[in-house]
Amino acid sequence: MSGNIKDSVLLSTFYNGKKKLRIIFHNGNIVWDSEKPPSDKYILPIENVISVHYNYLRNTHPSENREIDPNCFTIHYSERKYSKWVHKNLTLKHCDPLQVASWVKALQNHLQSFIKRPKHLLLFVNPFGGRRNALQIYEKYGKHLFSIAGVEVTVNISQRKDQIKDYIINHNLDMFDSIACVGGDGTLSELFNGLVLRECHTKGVDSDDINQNLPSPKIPVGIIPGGSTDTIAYCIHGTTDPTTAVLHIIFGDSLGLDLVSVYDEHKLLRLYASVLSYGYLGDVAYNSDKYRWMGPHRYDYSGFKKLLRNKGYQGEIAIYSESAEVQELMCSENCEKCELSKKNGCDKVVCKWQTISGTFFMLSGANISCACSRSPKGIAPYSHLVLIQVLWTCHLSEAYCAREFCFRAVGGHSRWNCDGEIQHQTNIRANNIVISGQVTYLFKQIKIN
Ligand SMILES: Nc1ncnc2c1ncn2[C@@H]1O[C@H](COP(=O)(O)OP(=O)(O)OP(=O)(O)O)[C@@H](O)[C@H]1O
Repeated sequence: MSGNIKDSVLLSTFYNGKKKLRIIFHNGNIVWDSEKPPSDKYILPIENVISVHYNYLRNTHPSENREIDPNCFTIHYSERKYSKWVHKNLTLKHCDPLQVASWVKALQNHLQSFIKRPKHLLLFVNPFGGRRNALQIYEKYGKHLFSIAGVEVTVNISQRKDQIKDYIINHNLDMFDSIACVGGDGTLSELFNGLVLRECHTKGVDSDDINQNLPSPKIPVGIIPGGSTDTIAYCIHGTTDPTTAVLHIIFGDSLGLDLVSVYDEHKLLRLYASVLSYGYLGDVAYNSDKYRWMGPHRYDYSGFKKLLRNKGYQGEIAIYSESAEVQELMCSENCEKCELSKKNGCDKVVCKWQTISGTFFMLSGANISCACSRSPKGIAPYSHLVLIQVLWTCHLSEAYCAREFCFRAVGGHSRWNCDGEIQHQTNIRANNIVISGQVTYLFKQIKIN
């Protein structure tokens, strides 16, 4: 049997329960329809197949070893339903074991050619974020699917804040081909901050030197939503459905994501992937932490309180931005703008510094649209995943396509909300660290449309 998907043709008739199905495998697609009308043709691209397994014979006694049924096998696959992906399976039976063997072998051979699919996954679980049910999310939506897909999962449940980051910096990760977490934006932030700092240690890069380019870790990262807002997962997957996230990890497709580094006068404070926000959102994040027992509703409660009390925040921002106005074009699958900037490179765009001072309701440097289920368009709907940009929203709701910005608070202070985490240093400098390409690779299959 050739390993080339295009060369293989298999054609057989199988029983699926009492139904007789004509099934053909050709040109990378498994196609089936029933012999008797109504014959609905189903086309399954091999890329959407999770795994192919022999079935087991039914044991007559629980102490007996499970025996393979040579006449029966199951194709596990995934199917897209709007923005979600679901797990499905098709069980096929044939009286000739040789027919079954040739199908199982051929399909398994093709699946082995998908070398980007993870085999050894290190999975961090944050039992503290969101509704505090991250472990249950993994057990309900992840464990079984990973086992069907043959992914060996090493689960690490975090015991304290920053433990995930410290673990990544200090432990040998050679035995893993991918890393993922079950949690919210703060958990993912620990993960990619750890990976970039680990890479700095390995390459001898001083992460506190703002003039140094921070290195990109190459290991792909996955996120299974288990937080409160799950903004990054929503922006990447188009949904916060955990099964969709698990399937994206299993299929191993990834996209690059820019990170922005935030410094004070002396050192690197943190990297962020979604948003850095001062003023209203900074205070909401800070204030809402007291109400964690409310789960995701803490943001509504705190947000309303802070809205009523907001008198504005004074400060001065210097922005290094593109002179052209922000185009009202949303990022989607095969986005034209992203494709163009990939082709032309971002360095060719002309930028200049400008300073704005005044009283602001909120200042947000958004790296992605920051869409979530509460706000499906997000605070920066025209952000692009492949374009280096930071959008500012200030008192006049102005937006800039920026590469870098500095902020200095004047008078009463707020704090920064950095991917949902509090940063108390008010005077900061943020710059997009990835001029040469995206810093981290996230498992994805679709982006929000
Ligand atoms: N075992 C733990 N105990 C306490 N805090 C933890 C633990 N593990 C991780 N953390 C911290 O928990 C915080 C909250 O996690 P996370 O951001 O994932 O959830 P969330 O705030 O509910 O979700 P979101 O950021 O999507 O709104 C983060 O600051 C993370 O560093």
